[in-house]
Amino acid sequence: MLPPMADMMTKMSSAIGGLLIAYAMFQNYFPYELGGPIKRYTQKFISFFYPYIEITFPEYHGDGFERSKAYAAIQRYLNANSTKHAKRLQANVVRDTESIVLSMAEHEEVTDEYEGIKLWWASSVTTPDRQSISFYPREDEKRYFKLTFHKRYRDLITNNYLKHVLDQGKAITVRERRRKLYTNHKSEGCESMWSHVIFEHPASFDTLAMDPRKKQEIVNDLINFTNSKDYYAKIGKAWKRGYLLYGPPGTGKSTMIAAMANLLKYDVYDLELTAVKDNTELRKLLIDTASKSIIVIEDIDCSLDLTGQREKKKADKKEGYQNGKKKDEEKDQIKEKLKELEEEKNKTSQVTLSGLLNFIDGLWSACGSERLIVFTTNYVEKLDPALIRRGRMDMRIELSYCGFEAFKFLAKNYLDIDSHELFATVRQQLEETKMAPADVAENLMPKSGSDDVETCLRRLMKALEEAKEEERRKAEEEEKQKEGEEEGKKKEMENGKHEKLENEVKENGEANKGSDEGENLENGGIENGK
Ligand SMILES: Nc1ncnc2c1ncn2[C@@H]1O[C@H](COP(=O)(O)OP(=O)(O)OP(=O)(O)O)[C@@H](O)[C@H]1O
Ligand SMILES: [Mg+2]
Repeated sequence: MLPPMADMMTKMSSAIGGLLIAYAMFQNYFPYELGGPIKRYTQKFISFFYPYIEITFPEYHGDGFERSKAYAAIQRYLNANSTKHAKRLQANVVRDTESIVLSMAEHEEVTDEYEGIKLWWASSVTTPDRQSISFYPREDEKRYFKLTFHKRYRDLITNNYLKHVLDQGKAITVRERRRKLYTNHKSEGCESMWSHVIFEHPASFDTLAMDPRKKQEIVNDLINFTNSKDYYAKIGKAWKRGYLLYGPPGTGKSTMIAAMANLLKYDVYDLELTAVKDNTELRKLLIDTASKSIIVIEDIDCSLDLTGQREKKKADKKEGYQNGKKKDEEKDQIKEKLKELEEEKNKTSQVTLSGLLNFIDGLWSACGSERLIVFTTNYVEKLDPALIRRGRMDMRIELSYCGFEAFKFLAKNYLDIDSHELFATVRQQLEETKMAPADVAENLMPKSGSDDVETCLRRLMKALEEAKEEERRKAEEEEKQKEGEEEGKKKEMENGKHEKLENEVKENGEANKGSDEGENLENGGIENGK
């Protein structure tokens, strides 16, 4: 497979060198030590006429522990590009899957072409000469790839071709890698706090029902982010981006995260804040995440009482600034504080808002790169403004109830229809009733083989009708409750007024009495003093 000339020269070189050494040693003309220099000089002599350059890429670095990234990238590149031409292949089963990947067998050679230039790749392995007994017979073997090309292309190959191979290899690795869904658990000892399963969510932006313009905007934003490594470096910002997804339950927040991960081929770290002991543990978890990943904190409003903690502190501060507090009020405050501390102690998670803010954009957040941080919530108004300010959450995306556009999208997806005579009624119903896309999708899905398009649409219409009825009933109940509350307030106010009046009368009476007594005392005092 090697160029005939190169092949011949290589063989000649080893043959001549080998012969000379063997002859010399056999004849005992030269001492054994001269074998090495002879070999070296023969190689020099041959290389003078040899027009090819060889570069080797060993599998492990010098210390033998760290696998070379270049070797791995070349392997991917060659598997994808050159194995079609190789005659001897090696089959490997990929971990976590049943799929088989073919790669070049040992001592196999393949050719590659770059800008019209022919190159030769060979996969080789050297086994040590020494006889040793090892439990792991293959551990001493050293694998490497050897690239051979004509020396006149030296610059082009070393400057451009090798970069091309490494880039392609890395891109294939990212494309083919099995992505992972991580979740954190309570730490025990020094083991990693993340455990993972293979991430196999089928969601994509193509199947996500939402306003097409808004969807395109999000997709563009994500793609722009992945291509902005240099830009982030230029402006001196860590290469990460925050998204806040908010909206009622079942509107596609979690689905959108899965679609984001599938679009960018990122891993997902689903961070369960309530399982994180404290801020230090939160930082450890952050350091333990890889690049090209999405860190997700779902239902941020429920995860921790982050908002409450801050609100309470603010209220305490405000109270603290006010002077002239009555003693028993202070006592109440102390009692409350003690209760709070007790509650805090009992709480499993001690993560604070400032800890979380540091997690998002503190100094530590810059270790690792190309990361998205996504928060989801059903109640955006409950969140502390500090948590969602621009810069922390760069993009806020509202996912809301199903509109007609989203319905049409779901109908196409679930029933494969673009229009139907019942669409007009559905449109009107959707305008009058709030229904999450999850419920619309559930109703559109055929429940049995006999369900045709009309059955599914009518089921949705019935569900919408029921939802409308439910909404009306709830509104009525709320109205009644409101009326009841207002009535109660009115009564309370009247009672309060009454009580106040009574108190005032009482206080006035006592004051009058007091002032009479005071006057008497004063008079008496003057008298005594006299
Ligand atoms: N916009 C949408 N487009 C397509 N399918 C959707 C959409 N919204 C919801 N669904 C479907 O509804 C189901 C529930 O959606 P999802 O879990 O994403 O909702 P969510 O907003 O995360 O809800 P929650 O606030 O309760 O976590 C999903 O299985 C998905 O198939
Ligand atoms: Mg969700």
